[in-house]
Amino acid sequence: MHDTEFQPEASEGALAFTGQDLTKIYRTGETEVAALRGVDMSIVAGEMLVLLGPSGSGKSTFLNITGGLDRPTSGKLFYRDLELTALSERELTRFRRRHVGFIFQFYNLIPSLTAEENVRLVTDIAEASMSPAEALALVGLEDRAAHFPAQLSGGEQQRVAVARAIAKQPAVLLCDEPTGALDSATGVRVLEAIEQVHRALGTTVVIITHNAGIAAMAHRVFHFRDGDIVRIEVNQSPVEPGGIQW
Ligand SMILES: Nc1ncnc2c1ncn2[C@@H]1O[C@H](COP(=O)(O)OP(=O)(O)OP(=O)(O)O)[C@@H](O)[C@H]1O
Repeated sequence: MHDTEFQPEASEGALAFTGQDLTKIYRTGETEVAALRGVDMSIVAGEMLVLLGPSGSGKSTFLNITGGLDRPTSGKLFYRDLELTALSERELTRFRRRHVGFIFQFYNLIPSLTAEENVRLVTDIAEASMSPAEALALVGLEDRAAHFPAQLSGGEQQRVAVARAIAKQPAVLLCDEPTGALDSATGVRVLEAIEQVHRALGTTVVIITHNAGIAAMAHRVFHFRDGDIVRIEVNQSPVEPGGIQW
């Protein structure tokens, strides 16, 4: 890996996100926590980006702000040429619904709905969505559509969550510890599903992980420490999820 800028050939370095001097201060009573301390960054459209760093270094805060779930305390954030930090709540919600899919450590599926129905919750309200069957096929679960979450393994449930996140064909997929609750073999299947979506749809993917091995599948790695990106690694030859040293 080298510390140079990643330039994917297809997009000629078109930027999905640009952030300038982003700060986030959480205030709880008298206490202030500076979760982000002046982050400058850009995320290239179509790249696979991994965020590494110690607990509390600001990764989730960064991801949530990037996806419009939260706002920085100061600084500017753009999605392409749309300034997210200038949007109203309503406009920010619209941005998020239209462009961003989220995956979290715990799958957050609705237990009383089948896999297909869980995905349909999204496809029924999204504009440019694929069918639930197509989304489940993309993550290799076409034969589990009628199963309820309790009838699926943890990895399969997470793949349903991936199908649900990508069914609306978002340009951006943000994943916070997507394999945190899974063993290595199952985690690899989930990463393969994410990689498959990345390749099939050209989705910009950002993955937070505590597993440094997962960084091998990224084009770039942002290393976080104390609320800032302290190092950017560029990986000229990302590996397939199956080749990750867990
Ligand atoms: N809602 C909140 N209110 C107050 N402080 C918060 C809140 N969310 C996060 N923090 C604090 O901000 C800092 C950064 O948290 P963040 O969750 O972004 O780190 P992280 O790198 O994702 O950590 P982890 O790897 O443990 O998930 C931490 O000190 C955390 O305690």
